[in-house]
Amino acid sequence: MTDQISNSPETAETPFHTGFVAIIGRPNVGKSTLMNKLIGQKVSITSKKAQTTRHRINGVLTQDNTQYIFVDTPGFQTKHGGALNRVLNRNVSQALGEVDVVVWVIEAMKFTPQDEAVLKILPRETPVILVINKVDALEKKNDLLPFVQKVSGQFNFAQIIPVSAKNGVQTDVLLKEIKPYLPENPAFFDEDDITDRPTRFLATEIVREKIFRLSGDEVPYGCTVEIEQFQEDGKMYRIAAAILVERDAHKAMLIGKDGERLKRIASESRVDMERLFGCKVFLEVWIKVRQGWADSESSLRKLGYE
Ligand SMILES: Nc1nc2c(ncn2[C@@H]2O[C@H](COP(=O)(O)OP(=O)(O)OP(=O)(O)O)[C@@H](O)[C@H]2O)c(=O)[nH]1
Repeated sequence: MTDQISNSPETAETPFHTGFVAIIGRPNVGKSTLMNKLIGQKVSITSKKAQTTRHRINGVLTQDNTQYIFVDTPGFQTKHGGALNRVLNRNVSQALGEVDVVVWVIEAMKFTPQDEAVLKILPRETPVILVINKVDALEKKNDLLPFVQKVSGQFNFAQIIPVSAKNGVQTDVLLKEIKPYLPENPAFFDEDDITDRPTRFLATEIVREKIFRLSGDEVPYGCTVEIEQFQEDGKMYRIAAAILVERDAHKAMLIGKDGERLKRIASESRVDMERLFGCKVFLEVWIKVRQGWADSESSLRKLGYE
């Protein structure tokens, strides 16, 4: 395993952003074509879907200090329009509220009853970017503007971007527009990794990120996180994470005055995990002093640093 936490002290000046993007829309508007264009070869992640409860990770793109994690949302995975209408309900709306940005794809000059159905379940609290696809197929380019004006009145869109997914026209603009909505987070996936990392690993990354963020310059050298328990218990995850440090002084520093710092590390980690995994998380975090662990070969192996 490579050490790839992104907001380590060396890179603290250039914050990294990682977040979840749902591409939605009725069948045949070009969602898959768009995603293929956006993430290129990396789309092969689809062969091994990461398990989060509500979303499946479809593809990951890492560029310019940003990691875009594209997810499938239940209700938009079907090729059958009838089924789409049946499943468009409040659950879908809720699931959409859990990503950082929703990209809604429609087709230029077409606004069908199925598009209307999607419009009705757009989340209110999450930014929605409207993508008008297939502009290359327009017979009269002048028709586009009145169409854009008409749809723009339907919802408070964060942006409206005409694209041709097939020809890759304006797809880079779309990425630029998504970027500001992704929160400051370390990368959840290795840059060149096209397969997903286990949920467990994501859990360690979240705790590590909180340690770095809440310890500022004091962050103890050689501190690492080990997940000691990761259990699904009904609809919740029970997770126990140990922070390994080298000295008692480091332990005291991470615990903080009256245990405040450790409490914050744990509670902020839990909130992020619940958001990422889409379910309740019971999280215990404690600190262990493991003198000289960094020199011990078996410890290193156990922690995946080989
Ligand atoms: N002319 C044109 N055709 C496009 C464009 N993007 C997609 N298409 C075509 O539209 C059709 C549907 O594209 P998909 O990417 O499969 O659409 P989808 O929304 O993923 O469809 P479902 O999987 O059914 O939900 C395909 O024949 C694509 O080649 C575009 O920008 N221009």
